[in-house]
Amino acid sequence: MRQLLPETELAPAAALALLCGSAAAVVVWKWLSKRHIQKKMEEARRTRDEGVKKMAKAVQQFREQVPSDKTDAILSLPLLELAGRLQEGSLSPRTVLYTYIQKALEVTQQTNCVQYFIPECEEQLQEIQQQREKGLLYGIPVSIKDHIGHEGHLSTCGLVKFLGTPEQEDSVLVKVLKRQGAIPFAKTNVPQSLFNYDCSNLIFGQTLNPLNHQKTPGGSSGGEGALIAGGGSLLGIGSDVAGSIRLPSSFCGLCGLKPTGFRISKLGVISPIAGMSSVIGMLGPIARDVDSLALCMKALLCEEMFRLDPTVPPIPFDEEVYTSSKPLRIGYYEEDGYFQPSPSMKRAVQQTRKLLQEAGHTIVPFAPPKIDYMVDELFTRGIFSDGAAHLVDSFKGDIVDPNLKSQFNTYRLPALLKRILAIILKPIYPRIARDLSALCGVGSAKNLWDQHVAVAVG
Ligand SMILES: CCCCCCCC/C=C\CCCCCCCC(=O)NCCS(=O)(=O)O
Repeated sequence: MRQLLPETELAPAAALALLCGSAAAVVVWKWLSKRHIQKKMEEARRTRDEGVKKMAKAVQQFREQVPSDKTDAILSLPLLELAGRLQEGSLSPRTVLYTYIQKALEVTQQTNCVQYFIPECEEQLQEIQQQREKGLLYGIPVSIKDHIGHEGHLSTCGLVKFLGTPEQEDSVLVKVLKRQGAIPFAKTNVPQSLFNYDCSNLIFGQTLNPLNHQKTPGGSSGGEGALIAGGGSLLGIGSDVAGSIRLPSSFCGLCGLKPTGFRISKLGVISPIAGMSSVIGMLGPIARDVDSLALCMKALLCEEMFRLDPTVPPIPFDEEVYTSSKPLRIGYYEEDGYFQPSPSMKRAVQQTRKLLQEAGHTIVPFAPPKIDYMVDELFTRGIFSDGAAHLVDSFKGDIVDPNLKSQFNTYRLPALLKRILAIILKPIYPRIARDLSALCGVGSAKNLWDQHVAVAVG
């Protein structure tokens, strides 16, 4: 053996120097990459701040031309009334737009809910004057969640990897909104990766709940929740695979709808888990009342959407069902047997049940079937069917937000370790054990197909 080794032996001092040198190189390399990431983040924030200043200036110029004492009256109009006033011409789209931008500037200063304002909204104002017919959302300012593509703007998911390349084209959703006369004017903040129920990322920071700054607005459509609840927008588009429209709506006292899967086109919308198809995420509206959600759905489910994305089933909004006063048979539950509702949630369900009964509907209590299996095996294992590999990959070249750290560290544990921990924790923390097992994913393409069948047939 000795004969095989090189003749010159490394002196201990030289070995130590080599070791220290390597360690120092690693430290410097890490520091440099962190600095590089921080520079990208700073640049994104600088662009955001410049945009905010430009918008504030545009509002100021508008106010110099059109001083108004009607601001509060406009801001307090429900969407349907505002839409009516715009249609009949008693309010101008420009006045409404600048009134909302002014309020949005104020709300984002307090809650940090807007990532970018969209200066092209001025062009859209001109555009809607040229449209032959006034669309259903004629002149309505609409805010959109960060990852919904708008030409010339970044879609980031709060991740550094998506900084740098602005969208080349509007997403189908934005095209349809514009076709219906809406004016997208702001992109709103999200948690890093969209996989969190808070609303913070290291690029744009933490969004606060306008109703109580000590609280989160929820996530992942938290910027939408905060902006709308603060009064800076009256219609926003969020997205939801596991509560991301429903939670911010609930935390901010708003109404939100996660439509059925595939109902709205997601072309031009980015996601760190784009190939995941076991649980279907959807875009959907957030607003102050249910009628606003219905108007938005009516506007989106139109020929233009079906033409631009033929994978969307061409089924328009069913006005007859929505406006019918025929008694319905409605199922409900107060507890699903898995997640514990807060007392206020239970109370809201009870009050709704009572109101529906008084309106003549038949109310039937039911228990969601096989709930543990549904949540652990179909939902959690479905979302993480790749063992969280894509999600973890999307953090490459990034710094993990402290709010997400424990979650992220769990995702990236090797599958074997997750399995061993699941076995150890099972007797004391059975739920965490089942989560850890689900986070291992499905293991093979064969199992993935089986899981898709299980999702389809229950
Ligand atoms: C000690 C830490 C234990 C961590 C256990 C982790 C268990 C994880 C189980 C479930 C977490 C699921 C979180 C999913 C959040 C998704 C929110 C959402 O709906 N995002 C929208 C994504 S969309 O693509 O835009 O629809």
